[in-house]
Amino acid sequence: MIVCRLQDILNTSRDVQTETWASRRLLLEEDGMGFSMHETTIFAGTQTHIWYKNHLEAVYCVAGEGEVELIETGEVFKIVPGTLYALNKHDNHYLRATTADLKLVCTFNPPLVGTEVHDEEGVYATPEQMRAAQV
Ligand SMILES: CC(=O)NCC[C@H](N)C(=O)O
Repeated sequence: MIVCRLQDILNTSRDVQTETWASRRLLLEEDGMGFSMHETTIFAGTQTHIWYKNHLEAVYCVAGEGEVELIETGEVFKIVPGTLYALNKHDNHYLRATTADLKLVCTFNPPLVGTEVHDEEGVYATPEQMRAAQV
C-alpha cells in the first residue's frame, strides 16, 4: 500500500510551482496506479490557459472560488467547493481563481510522469516525451 502525506512532498520534485498554480503530485506514473493524483492550488486573481491534448483530467474543487471558460464555445462554468469537472473532450479552456485561491484535487490519465508544466499552448508533454527528456 502507498501512503503519501502532503507534508512529505512539499519542496521536493513532486511540488511543482508556476506563476499561477502550485501542484503537489501525490501519485505519479511510477506509483503504478494508472492515473496521477495531485493537490493543486490556483492562485486568486489569476488566469491559466490549459489544453490537455495528451491527457484526460478530472478536477474536484474542495475550497475557493473560480470559473472555467471553454474557448471554443465561450461557455463559463462556476467552480465552487463540491464541483467536479472532467475534460473528457480535451477541452481548450481558461481556468480562473476569482476571489480566493482554488484548492483542487486533480487526476490525470495517462498519469503524469513528474514535473510537467504547460507549454505555450497550455499542453503537457506525453509520457513518452517526458521519459525521453529525463534520460
Ligand atoms: C486544474 C488544472 O489543470 N490546474 C493546472 C495544474 C494541473 N492540474 C496539475 O496539477 O498539474
